[in-house]
Amino acid sequence: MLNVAIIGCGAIAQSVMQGLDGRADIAVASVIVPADGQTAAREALAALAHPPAVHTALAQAARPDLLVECAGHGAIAEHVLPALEAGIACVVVSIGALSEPGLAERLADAAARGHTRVELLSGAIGGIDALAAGRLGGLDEVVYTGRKPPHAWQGTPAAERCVLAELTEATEIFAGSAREAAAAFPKNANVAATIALAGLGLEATTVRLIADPGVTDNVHHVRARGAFGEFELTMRGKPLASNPKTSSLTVYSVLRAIVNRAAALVI
Ligand SMILES: NC(=O)C1=CN([C@@H]2O[C@H](COP(=O)(O)OP(=O)(O)OC[C@H]3O[C@@H](n4cnc5c(N)ncnc54)[C@H](OP(=O)(O)O)[C@@H]3O)[C@@H](O)[C@H]2O)C=CC1
Ligand SMILES: O=C([O-])CC(=O)C(=O)O
Repeated sequence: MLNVAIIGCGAIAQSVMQGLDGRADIAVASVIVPADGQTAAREALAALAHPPAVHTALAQAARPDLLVECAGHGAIAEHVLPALEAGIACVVVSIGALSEPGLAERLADAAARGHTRVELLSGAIGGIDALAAGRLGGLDEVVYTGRKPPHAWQGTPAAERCVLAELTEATEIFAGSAREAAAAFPKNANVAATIALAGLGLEATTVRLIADPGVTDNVHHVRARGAFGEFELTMRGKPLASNPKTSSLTVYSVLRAIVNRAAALVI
């Protein structure tokens, strides 16, 4: 039985727990949320056949086989780094957090000291295997364009640049490096950071973000060129009803990582 703890109880975490509920080989024993989110989390989880315990931190004595971060940038320093130091394997979905200079190195150092490993999940984007393999031969250019409906950009700097609800045509709301994108759009540019970390790096990866009233899906487009050749990838991700910023594939990416951890043969 794989014993799992999950950080966060929002759109992704709740869908992941629904997907795992009742499995014989995997148990989600605890969920970690901010202190003022405990009551809401208990209510949200009450409908599960096996609701996990809700905590504000991993208990000293708790040793899950896997700690799964589905929370936000702040959760990495708060929960993931100490867990790695304590030897607990972690998977992370808030990849944009690694745009903070030095955080990737701190994660690697903590995992090395704990003799364990931290895995950055592919989340809403595909092709990360090809990009990371292509990097070994040398990449010349990687360009990422993220396109979402205007309402998915509410609460971001895009809302200061235009009246999102009144857009009638596709509007560029950001152009720059993956590092700048991930820092300015922590809930909308994890994919930009993922592509950058797998490929040309946070500075050299070119990012465009677009609010587009003509789409209903979260559309991710990647163009990569290097010694391996080139590829172009378009993903049209269905947003989660509970959070339009987040594509449902992110949930399946987390589920895959957990299920693979419990499986003898993985793909
Ligand atoms: N890699 C990828 O492709 C993608 C990554 N993401 C990222 O995944 C993360 C989760 O997304 P989603 O579920 O949609 O977001 P939600 O906002 O729906 O949920 C986030 C949850 O995490 C909790 N939380 C926030 N900070 C902390 C913390 N420091 N410790 C514990 N819990 C915390 C929140 O609690 P409360 O509500 O009480 O604050 C909430 O329960 C986000 O960082 C998002 O940007 C999303 C889409 C794609
Ligand atoms: O879920 C998505 O479509 C991607 C996303 O929000 C992100 O890159 O942060």
